[in-house]
Amino acid sequence: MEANHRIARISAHLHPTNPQMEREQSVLRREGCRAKGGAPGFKVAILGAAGGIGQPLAMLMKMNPLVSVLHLYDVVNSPGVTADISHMDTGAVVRGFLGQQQLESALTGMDLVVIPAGVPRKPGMTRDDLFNINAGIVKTLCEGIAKCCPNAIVNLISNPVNSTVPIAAEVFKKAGTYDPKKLLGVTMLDVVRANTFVAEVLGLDPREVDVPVVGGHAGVTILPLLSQVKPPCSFTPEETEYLTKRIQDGGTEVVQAKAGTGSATLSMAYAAVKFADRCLRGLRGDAGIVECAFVASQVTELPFFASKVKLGRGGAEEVHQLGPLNEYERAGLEKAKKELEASIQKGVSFIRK
Ligand SMILES: NC(=O)C1=CN([C@@H]2O[C@H](COP(=O)(O)OP(=O)(O)OC[C@H]3O[C@@H](n4cnc5c(N)ncnc54)[C@H](O)[C@@H]3O)[C@@H](O)[C@H]2O)C=CC1
Ligand SMILES: O=C([O-])CC(=O)C(=O)O
Repeated sequence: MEANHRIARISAHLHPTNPQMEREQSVLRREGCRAKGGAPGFKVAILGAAGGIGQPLAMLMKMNPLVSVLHLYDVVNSPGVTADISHMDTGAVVRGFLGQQQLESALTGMDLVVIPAGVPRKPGMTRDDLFNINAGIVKTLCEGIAKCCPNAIVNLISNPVNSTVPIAAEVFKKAGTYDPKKLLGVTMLDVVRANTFVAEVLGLDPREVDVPVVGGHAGVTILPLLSQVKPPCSFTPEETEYLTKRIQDGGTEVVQAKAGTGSATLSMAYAAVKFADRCLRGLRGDAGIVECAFVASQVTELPFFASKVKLGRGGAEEVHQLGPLNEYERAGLEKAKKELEASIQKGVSFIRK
């Protein structure tokens, strides 16, 4: 008898003749379901979730067992992405938020906010050419974070990272919520690329390779430390030149291959989830979590710099020194610092002006 009722209900749900009838006939609706979420885990928001990076990033975050709640925010298309991702049978509860008026709801209570919102490059552009549009987007989103989840860890992906991280810091300072340990510019894709390209040259599995990449996230500011590769190895001058250039130009390689349709999205989503997962493990209190990120730093005379950081309950709890550099890397560091200084200043001035 009960089974007949259930079939009648399902049939009404599958073959509604009109929405009114559907409402009357389908006894069990989503609001009536028993699941309310609340499994142990972290609450994560993605801002720019409907974009080229945002969509695969949302999918991969939904697969992460450390995530209990996933908020997907964008100014377009987030309802569709949310409906789609929410059907995946993994633990995280997914909610969608559309447009500026829903930003605060998207952010309230979040432990980690990942930001891939903003325009990508087209061939012939530098990352700095994105500044005029993306600076304002990052400013608005960070004002929301300062108001609604000031203690959240922020993973900032939007370019130019060398300027958007200083922008975010200035917004948080203005709001009185700035915790330098909790603001991390995502440079993980540089490390992911470096591991891949170095593994190719050495004939190793990329999963066995660890290349520190320091400095920043644009052109010569991307400084792979090939003298510190693990497992220990050595390179000829030609290999060093080839690898350094390929890692620095990795983004441009993808922009050119995509021929006007955007920049790295899939490898970036992979890198962002890898990095976010490490941040969540740190938040959980796991020991020994160390990754490269662009953070407030005293490693050089610049106020921000990418290097290895120890991730813990408080975010980037320790910023590691660069370690011994060879002559090639020392020359690269000088070039990187010169460009970085200008990019950082540009970000700071955007808010202080
Ligand atoms: N840090 C890194 O290593 C990398 C950074 N990027 C950067 O990530 C950013 C996003 O790239 P894609 O996803 O390919 O671009 P996309 O254009 O495909 O997606 C961007 C998304 O941001 C959304 N958006 C725009 N304004 C917004 C706002 N005010 N609030 C919320 N969302 C907003 C758009 O609606 C769109 O869905 C670009 O700035 C790109 O340069 C890209 C690859 C690597
Ligand atoms: O190159 C770009 O514009 C996107 C990016 O940051 C990367 O792929 O590293």
